[in-house]
Amino acid sequence: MSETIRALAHEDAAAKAEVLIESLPWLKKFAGSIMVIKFGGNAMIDEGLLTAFAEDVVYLRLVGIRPVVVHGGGPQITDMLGRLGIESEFKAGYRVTTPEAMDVVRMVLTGKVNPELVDRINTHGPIAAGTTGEDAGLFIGSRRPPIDIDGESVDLGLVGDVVDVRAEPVLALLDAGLIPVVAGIAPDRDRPGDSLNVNADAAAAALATALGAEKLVILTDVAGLYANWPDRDSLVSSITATELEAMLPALESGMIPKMRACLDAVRGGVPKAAIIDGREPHSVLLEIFTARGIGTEVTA
Ligand SMILES: Nc1ncnc2c1ncn2[C@@H]1O[C@H](COP(=O)(O)OP(=O)(O)O)[C@@H](O)[C@H]1O
Ligand SMILES: CC(=O)N[C@@H](CCC(=O)OP(=O)(O)O)C(=O)O
Repeated sequence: MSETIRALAHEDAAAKAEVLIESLPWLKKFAGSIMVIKFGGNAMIDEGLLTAFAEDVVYLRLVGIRPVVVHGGGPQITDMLGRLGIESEFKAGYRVTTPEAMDVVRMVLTGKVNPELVDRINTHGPIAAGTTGEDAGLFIGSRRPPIDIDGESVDLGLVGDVVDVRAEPVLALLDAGLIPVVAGIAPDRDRPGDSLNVNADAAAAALATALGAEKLVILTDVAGLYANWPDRDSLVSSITATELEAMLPALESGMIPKMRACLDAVRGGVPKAAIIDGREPHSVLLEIFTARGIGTEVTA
């Protein structure tokens, strides 16, 4: 080996060691703590991102953190509804959910998206277990009353909010050393036998709060929250709950449930919530194990 090659190899090894050692304070800080990670349906469409996400949660679990995955599946639901000739309509970031659409939401989330994510994680060993808000009474849902959009009352149909969480089933999976993978569907407390479509960001926030999670991490398809959307120079790296609350009424579409979820989690006692770019492979590891973090961080 020439001197130059040897010097380069040495530099490369030193840089790798530096990356590894940068994670040490976070490994100490987060050992044993619960992190709720929301994985959106958009990121699942890309094979490479799905594989990288599975690697990240397995990594977290193997270094002693207790990850809980809550997944969405909006694009997959829209695709299946389209194949059945049913059009999708969103209002204020929520799907207007008819009883017919609800059947499809449940079928796609629990019958397709959830097992696919579980399978992907389990390529690393038998460590992921799929569940839904309907299993073992995990969630109790309540139908969302009509919302006000520009002075007009809009009924979202079978869209629900999680009003209570029985965390025991997820804690039991964690105690068994497993990674719970949760689909956000909730039984309707007022109509036994009916299920409600819960936005996955909101489901993740409710679960993070009930579990006393150390962090809620929400992956999305932008770099984070932009103060003046779509001005790309207005990315917010850190925001307090009070500042976010003031900003919420001006937000648009998909960012509404996401930022509402962060606010609810932080107000519910979760120390930090982060919105990160799920288009970047291994964004979860970068967020948790680097000093800078990435995306937008919401603090109390
Ligand atoms: N202020 C904002 N900052 C960032 N993104 C915003 C903002 N307002 C609206 N958006 C839109 O919200 C989208 C994210 O919401 P959504 O598509 O529902 O995400 P996901 O599929 O990850 O749940 C972004 O791709 C962007 O188009
Ligand atoms: C009420 C509501 O809008 N529910 C969402 C649930 C899935 C979801 O949240 O998926 P993403 O995270 O991939 O957007 C929906 O029906 O699309």
